[in-house]
Amino acid sequence: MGPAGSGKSTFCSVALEYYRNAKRSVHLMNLDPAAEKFEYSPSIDIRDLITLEDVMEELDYGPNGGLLYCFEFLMENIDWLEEQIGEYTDDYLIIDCPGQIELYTHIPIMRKFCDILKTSFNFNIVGVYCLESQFVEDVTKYFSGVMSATSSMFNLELPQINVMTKMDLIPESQRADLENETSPKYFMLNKAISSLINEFSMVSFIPLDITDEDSVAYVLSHADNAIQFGEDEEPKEPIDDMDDGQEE
Ligand SMILES: Nc1nc2c(ncn2[C@@H]2O[C@H](COP(=O)(O)OP(=O)(O)OP(=O)(O)O)[C@@H](O)[C@H]2O)c(=O)[nH]1
Repeated sequence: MGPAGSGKSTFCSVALEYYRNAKRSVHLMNLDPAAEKFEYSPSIDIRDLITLEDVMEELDYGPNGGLLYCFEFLMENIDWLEEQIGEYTDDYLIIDCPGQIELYTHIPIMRKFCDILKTSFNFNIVGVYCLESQFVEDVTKYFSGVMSATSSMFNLELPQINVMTKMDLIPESQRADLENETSPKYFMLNKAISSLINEFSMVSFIPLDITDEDSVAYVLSHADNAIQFGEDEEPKEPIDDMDDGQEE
């Protein structure tokens, strides 16, 4: 789940490839009646039952009303769903959902769909909510993204993982900001530093909120792990040939 363009389909293809490589029996299901193309063709596709384009054309609906119509149509054609899913009830299904977040946050339709998966097919479900990392840079967007993820958790009552997508773009967008602040003679250096951070994951941060005991404990548990890891290592020999006699 997640807003339009947040990286849902990309995440689904990456997850599909990962599970396939791990020799899991896994299938992709497309639940977006307006989807255009996929890196992997889905094993189950709502577009085989109904497409948004047809609904908009034949019933003269707009995109949001049309999408709701498609989902109501799906609910009225549960036998189609049963037939499609029937083959895969012992497998993993990755379900790529539409980008209209009201389906998860306001309208009970996705909840109904999940209930059917649970009760009729005995699936265990986990929700993955994708939020673009660019949202972090704009506090109003960040708040609205977090509120949507939260209301989807409340509404669907599923175990939910919230994923911040497109993290690789953060250094690039920061570089663009940096270039507004620095003279052009530093542009090459900015680029080199941002690709160093990006490509080698040189540095990562653990979030700390000192007003939250759990957060403090979490940071300290990382510190403990690091100490223990250090203790397990053999003591390092001093590297003599690095010593060229100069004072550091
Ligand atoms: N750089 C980068 N681009 C990404 C990443 N994930 C997705 N994208 C790009 O972001 C765009 C949107 O990604 P999609 O996976 O189609 O997003 P979506 O949420 O499925 O979009 P809708 O189906 O329109 O709701 C595409 O151009 C992707 O290539 C990522 O981790 N890094």
